[in-house]
Amino acid sequence: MEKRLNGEAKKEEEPKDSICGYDSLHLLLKDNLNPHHFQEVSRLLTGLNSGKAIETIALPESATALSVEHGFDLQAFSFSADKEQLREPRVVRVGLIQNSIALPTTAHFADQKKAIFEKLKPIIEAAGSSGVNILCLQEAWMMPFAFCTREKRWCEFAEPVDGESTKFLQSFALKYNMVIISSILERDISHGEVIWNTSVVIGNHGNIIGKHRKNHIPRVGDFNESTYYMEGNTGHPVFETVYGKIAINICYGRHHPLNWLAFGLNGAEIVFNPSATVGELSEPMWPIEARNAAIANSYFVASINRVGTETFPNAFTSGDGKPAHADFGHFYGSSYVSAPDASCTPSLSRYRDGLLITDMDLNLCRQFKDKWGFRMTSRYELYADTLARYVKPEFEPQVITDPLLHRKAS
Ligand SMILES: NC(=O)NCCC(=O)O
Repeated sequence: MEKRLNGEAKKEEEPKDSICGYDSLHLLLKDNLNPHHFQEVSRLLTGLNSGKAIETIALPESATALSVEHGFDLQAFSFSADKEQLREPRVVRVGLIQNSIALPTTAHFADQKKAIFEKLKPIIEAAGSSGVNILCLQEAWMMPFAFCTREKRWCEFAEPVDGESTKFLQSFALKYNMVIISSILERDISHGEVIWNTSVVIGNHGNIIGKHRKNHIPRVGDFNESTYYMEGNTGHPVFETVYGKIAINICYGRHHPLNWLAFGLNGAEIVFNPSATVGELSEPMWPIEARNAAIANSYFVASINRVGTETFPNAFTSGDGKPAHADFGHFYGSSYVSAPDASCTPSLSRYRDGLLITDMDLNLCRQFKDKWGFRMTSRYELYADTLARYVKPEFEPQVITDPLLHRKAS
């Protein structure tokens, strides 16, 4: 199932943002370390689940055939939990899809959207035929990530919650008895056509369970998203589905520990992080933040990032004095899943579309709450008090100054 680019052979044509021609860090290490060193490095890098390396799982032939025919990365893993006496295992199969756009950004908008739908069909089919229970797509999967441009014409991609992207996915939800999380640019028709960055949660009966709107909007690099939509007004909802309690922390929200915390306080067992982010800006953060959130909140985190480089018709600047440019940089994919026990899956490809399938026993969440007691030892009342004071204009930081601070050394 693993696919790799051959490091040596690809050297000459290495992409700008490459890791030496390898599809992922995992494959680079696997190819260049002896098996024992690789095992030890993996133990430290990706942790152990129930005392052993995370296991791969076999998928139906129909799914692997689709991945070969359509050239998408397909990987599958399983997290286990200890056997309990009073509860049965609660194993949920989660699928994450990362994809590049399908047509140049200069194509007619309707064609661009339709081409993404067509491109995703076989990947969703592979997920469905593999028995995926909950499927999550990347942030704003139904459009190019045009927010770098500040041009308002891209607002045309926005849709109501029950618009064409939701309708497209509802049929798969029904066909495969799947919950689907679909992150779109939303146009709120009943509130004056206001635009939001929204995840729609489609139930396994094809129904719309609800929506969540992105809480934190980036103002960094070329991520000029505040030009397009407002800070979300839906709080931190947890959606209780037939497969477990799920929540969505959209992209830049992953830099905000309190955002992760609030989903945990509301009882989430899996938090999805549909994202769109580029290498130069955030790649060193990517393997850390979601994993930390999974550990700190005793839940699973499923991280999805888009793939590829999207070039726009008109150049834009980054407000940093450097030359204008027409692309955002490389969206590095690398979708992965983190568990409450600090283990994680290897990442999908940095370059190709992909489907990551992960079985997770949700009993692991409570087992780690019982083991580490992070909720019990959290002292929330201390922080509630600090925060309540901090948000007041008259707040003064609690600083104790050394009375000898300004005395010269003798
Ligand atoms: N889409 C989005 O919020 N991107 C911001 C960049 C980042 O958080 O890495």
